[in-house]
Amino acid sequence: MASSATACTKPILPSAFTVSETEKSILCHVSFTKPTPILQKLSHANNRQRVNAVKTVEQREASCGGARGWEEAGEKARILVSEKLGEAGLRVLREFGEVECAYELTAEELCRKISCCDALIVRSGTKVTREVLGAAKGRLKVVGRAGVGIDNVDLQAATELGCLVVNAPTANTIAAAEHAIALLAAMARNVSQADASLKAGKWQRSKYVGVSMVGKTLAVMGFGKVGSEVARRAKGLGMHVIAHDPYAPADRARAIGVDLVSFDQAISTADFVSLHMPLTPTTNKVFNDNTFAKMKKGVRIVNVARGGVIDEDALVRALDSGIVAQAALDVFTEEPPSKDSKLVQHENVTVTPHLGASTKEAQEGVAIEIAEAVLGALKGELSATAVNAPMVAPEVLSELAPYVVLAEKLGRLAVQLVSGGSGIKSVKILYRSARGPDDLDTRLLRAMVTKGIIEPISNTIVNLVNADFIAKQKGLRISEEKVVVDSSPEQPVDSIQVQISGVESKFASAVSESGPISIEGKVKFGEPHLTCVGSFDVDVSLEGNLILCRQVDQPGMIGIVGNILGDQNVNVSFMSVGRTSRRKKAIMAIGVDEEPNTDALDNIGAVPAIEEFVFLKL
Ligand SMILES: NC(=O)C1=CN([C@@H]2O[C@H](COP(=O)(O)OP(=O)(O)OC[C@H]3O[C@@H](n4cnc5c(N)ncnc54)[C@H](O)[C@@H]3O)[C@@H](O)[C@H]2O)C=CC1
Ligand SMILES: O=C(O)C(=O)COP(=O)(O)O
Repeated sequence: MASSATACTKPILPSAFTVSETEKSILCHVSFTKPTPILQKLSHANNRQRVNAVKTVEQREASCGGARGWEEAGEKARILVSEKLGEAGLRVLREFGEVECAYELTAEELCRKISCCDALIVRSGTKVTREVLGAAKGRLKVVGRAGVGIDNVDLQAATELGCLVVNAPTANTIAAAEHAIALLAAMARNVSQADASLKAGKWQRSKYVGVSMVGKTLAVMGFGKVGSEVARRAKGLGMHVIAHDPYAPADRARAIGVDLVSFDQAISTADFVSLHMPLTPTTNKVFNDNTFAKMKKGVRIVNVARGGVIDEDALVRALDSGIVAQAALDVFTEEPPSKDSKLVQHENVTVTPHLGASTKEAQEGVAIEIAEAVLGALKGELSATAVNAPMVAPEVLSELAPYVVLAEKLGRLAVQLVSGGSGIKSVKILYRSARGPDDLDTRLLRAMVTKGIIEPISNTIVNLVNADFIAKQKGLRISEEKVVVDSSPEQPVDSIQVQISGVESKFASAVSESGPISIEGKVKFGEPHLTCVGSFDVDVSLEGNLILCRQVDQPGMIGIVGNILGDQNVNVSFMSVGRTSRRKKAIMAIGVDEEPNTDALDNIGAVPAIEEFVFLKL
């Protein structure tokens, strides 16, 4: 067996094997990875370096950046709140972390501050762009949107960078619905125009004759939380309510006495149209010259959703031509809109400065909702309001916790069995379980296998948020198969097998008869165990480091290897032998607490009966 040295600061490969750059990266990386709680691994960037204590804010900002975090630095989590947040939420945050409220930051200021922050809390006024997320350089773990609409956060960039985005989707629903109704009524009765006129000393009763709402048709566009509350209230005002929402269940609409109709039907029959859909690429400027042309002449429009769903120039044209009699707008494409905006200045337009969520009650509720979501994320919990990560029910999460550890360790082991230089393209994860495929949520497990495979061979931080994206980006096809087996239904999973195909292994025995590198593990007594390597059954607890040897099955092998390790003061934590048949080939799996030095590994390699071996870090 040939010998070589690694360029790692810690020697960790047996001298028997040549070391590729990939392998060096695996081993250097692995040796610096600090164990973190399971769930923190899921949602946190892995911070690998310690940061020195710094004194002033300026010094700290200058020294921040890189994937450094509060846990590694022994500091409190740093939470930047960039827009006004209710006091109750701030109190919750302050109990946990160091909170900085800095409002009206420029993009540059935000980019500078963000590199020192573990969490950022925004409302609708802060643009969380790719630049901002990138400037965090891996430290930012969570963006909390204190409200519903997340169109001001670049979700794609956040996902790519493994940054969790959470929102507060429920606390401002009623406030927004009430504001829509307020605008509807104010518009119908010219309240704001009449108010301004009277304050200007005029008494114009005939000019401000309004229209009644009772008996009129209201089209609610977007029948979600706010839309359905608006519908409920409008029904109370005696309006006939119809709604358009391609994704809303008809029975929910029926329960409120609302007919779900097509887009065209909604806009062509309505006297009033109230917008409650999110701003997405599909809804962007969905109200434009074409759609206004289909509306009933004299229609009245309320927008408490997002300015961007309306082509504002087209709305001005529709107002001028009389197609739209009046509009009441809380939201604008650009906020604040320019002072000379024709739309804002239009005499038939009533405006408010994005006040939909601005009631005391809603703001306190939103602040608490987002504070709890952000703290949960910082603590490594999966959030029920995650926008860019799968939501996993707490009971599923606790049940899967030991399997999550197993999945990552199997991924980490499997990748170390691949010969350096051969790119990994195809990974298959096979779950054996007593439960039917639909009863087993494997998203977490897949993410952890992905993390285990990718992190050791790249600088990319992988977590539940970005696992699928990163795998795709690296050209890694991860397929899954769930096989129902006769095992305890109490256990969500009986075993997990990770197969890597189309690559060579540096430990030939790890290649199964069917071709791929294959290792399998189980959870036993709550701990992850390796139970199969290639075609060999083993049974070792997955902790510390592992030496796998293939040898001729003969007496004394355990003693020989044990003595070599003992001579170098390396403690063997467990040992297991699996064999194909008696006195033929056997695999010895040896768990070691310490890292054997090169001499120890050389000596193992020199034992004549040992045909191949590999040292693996878990
Ligand atoms: N002005 C303000 O202060 C506030 C504004 N909002 C805005 O209101 C929007 C709705 O909020 P929620 O009701 O809480 O959200 P939601 O997610 O409960 O409801 C949105 C509904 O829009 C539907 N939708 C999606 N695409 C659609 C399309 N192309 N056409 C019709 N419907 C479509 C969805 O299926 C969903 O039912 C938010 O996205 C936010 O932008 C929300 C709160 C306060
Ligand atoms: O929750 C939403 O979507 C809102 O539009 C509320 O925005 P705000 O938090 O008041 O800036």
